[in-house]
Amino acid sequence: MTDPVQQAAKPFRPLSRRVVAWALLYSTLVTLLMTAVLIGVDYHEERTAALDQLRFAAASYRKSLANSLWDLDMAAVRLQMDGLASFPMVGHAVLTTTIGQNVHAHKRSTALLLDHGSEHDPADSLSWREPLVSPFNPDLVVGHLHLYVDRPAFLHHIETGAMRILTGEAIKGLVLCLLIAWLIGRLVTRHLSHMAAQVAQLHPTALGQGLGLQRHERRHEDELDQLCGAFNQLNRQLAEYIDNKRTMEDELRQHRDRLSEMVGERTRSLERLRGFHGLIIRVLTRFINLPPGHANEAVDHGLSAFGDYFGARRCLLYTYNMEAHGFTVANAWPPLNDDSDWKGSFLSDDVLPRRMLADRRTRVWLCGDRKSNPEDLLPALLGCDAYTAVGVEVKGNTVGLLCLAGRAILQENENATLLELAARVSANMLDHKAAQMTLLDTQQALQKANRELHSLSRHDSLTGLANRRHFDEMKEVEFRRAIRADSPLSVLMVDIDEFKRYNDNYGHAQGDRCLQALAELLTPLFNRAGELLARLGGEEFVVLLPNTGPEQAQVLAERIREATWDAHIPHESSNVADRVTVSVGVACLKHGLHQDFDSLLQDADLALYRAKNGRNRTVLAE
Ligand SMILES: Nc1nc2c(ncn2[C@@H]2O[C@H](COP(=O)(O)OP(=O)(O)OP(=O)(O)O)[C@@H](O)[C@H]2O)c(=O)[nH]1
Repeated sequence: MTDPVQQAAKPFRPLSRRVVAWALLYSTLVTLLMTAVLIGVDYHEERTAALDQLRFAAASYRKSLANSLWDLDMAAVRLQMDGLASFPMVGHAVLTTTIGQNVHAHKRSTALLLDHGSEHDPADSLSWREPLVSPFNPDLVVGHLHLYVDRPAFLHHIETGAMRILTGEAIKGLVLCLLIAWLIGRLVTRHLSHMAAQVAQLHPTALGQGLGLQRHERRHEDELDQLCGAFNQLNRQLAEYIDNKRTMEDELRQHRDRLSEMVGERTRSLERLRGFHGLIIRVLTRFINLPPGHANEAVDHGLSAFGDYFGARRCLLYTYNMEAHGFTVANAWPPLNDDSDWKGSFLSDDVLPRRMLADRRTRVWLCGDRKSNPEDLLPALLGCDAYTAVGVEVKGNTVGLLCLAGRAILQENENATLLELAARVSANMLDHKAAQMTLLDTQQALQKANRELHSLSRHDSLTGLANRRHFDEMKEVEFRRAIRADSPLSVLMVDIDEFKRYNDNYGHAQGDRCLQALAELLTPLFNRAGELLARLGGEEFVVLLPNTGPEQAQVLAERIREATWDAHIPHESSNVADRVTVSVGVACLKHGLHQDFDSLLQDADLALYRAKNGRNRTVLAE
């Protein structure tokens, strides 16, 4: 294909010139052909006319020449032959007699030809042969007359005719060419040039202007009108196409801009969401392996994170209090203190929409500010100009409120989604907190039970004194300590006198009460650190006295005996006295002698045994 740019670079040549050139060539060829044909026709006609003239001349002299020959009048023959030669178209006349004589006559122009050696051919097509017969016998031929056309004259005729034809055809062709050139210039190329100039001024950005031809109004359309119409139609379609394209490009640009904005918004939103997720993870991570008693601290931390994130002045987590018909602050950021400038620690149905309390299954979303709704009491209660509160739901029930004081976040905006997420996390935090509280309660109950169990396992259920197990634990401890520290250690063995008789006399239950009374009596006597009063079983008591030497031990043993005596617990069946009495055996650690506590206890037991001899006595082991 030819490059249009290269085409445009070619030199300009008007279309009319090419048409005229081709028309001229064609006209010349046609003229030549026509001339040749016409010359041929002319030649034939001229030849026929020339032969007619030869025949006419021969006919005119045939009889007289035959008579002259018959008479052998050669002078007359010659004269007549000259006459024949003077005929317009006769160039050469030859008379041939039967006896072999020839008489020639010719014009001067023909003579020139003959002088140059040209011989007439008897069979020449431009000749006429006429036999001459005797005047008396028509069957007797006396000679032949040959007439030849005057060739120069004949050719001159032909030439003249040819020139006339050629000139006429040439003029006709030329005039036709000029006419065609003029018509093409006027009817076609002028308009084409005009159209080309108009098209050259067209631009894709200004296609509205169509093509117009500077022609008179006509009844019929021609190819130029069709070309103009087709171009204008193409122009309109192109303009529409470009308009549509521009509109589509504008729409596309708007879509692209909108898309880019949306992508930007989405990216920012995702960034915010990611940041918020990080925050939630940090908040919830604190609840993993949370030490007991730190749940409130973790919830407070969560609220401070939410408050910071949403730019609130304070962030509160309320829980629904069914008995009080309102919401009570469970956690707050910053922490509540007595001199807080707000009173919103409890939100009752006076300040909250009634539907919240009536139907706690409705999604709760409260948002307001002092300016837009002066009748709203919450801003004043919360000590701020604006607030947002979102219901904290558990299984579709509103169990609490997450309240941002100082920020009014619309339900539709992006923060609202995050705030609802925060509300869900708050529900989770409350859940964790409740679980930990339950766990803490359970732990405390368990500890208490353990303590009780521990106490039970180490105390006598009847008297509340330390039991044998406890005594056994402590005796070893104190014994090792005394050995280590080389310090004194004493043991008192206390036994109620005649207790069998007491039981028998007052009954076993009263015996128990007697044991309890004695325990109460003795307990205040041994409240120094390390001292231990225990009931070993039955009516037998033992006292462990660390850092106590024999004298002090004896004093204490005597105090037991005296205190019992002074208590006046009646014992009518006793052989010792009218009251309950006790015997006490005292043993003190002898370093190097006692290898274990049991040997010391054994000494105390022996001393008691000795004290029983007489009873109501105290005896120190030897
Ligand atoms: N009520 C009551 N009696 C007990 C309890 N444990 C042991 N006894 C009684 O205490 C009595 C102890 O008697 P004995 O060891 O024979 O000694 P006693 O009668 O006190 O005589 P002496 O010790 O020799 O003065 C027995 O009758 C036991 O049944 C108890 O927990 N409650």
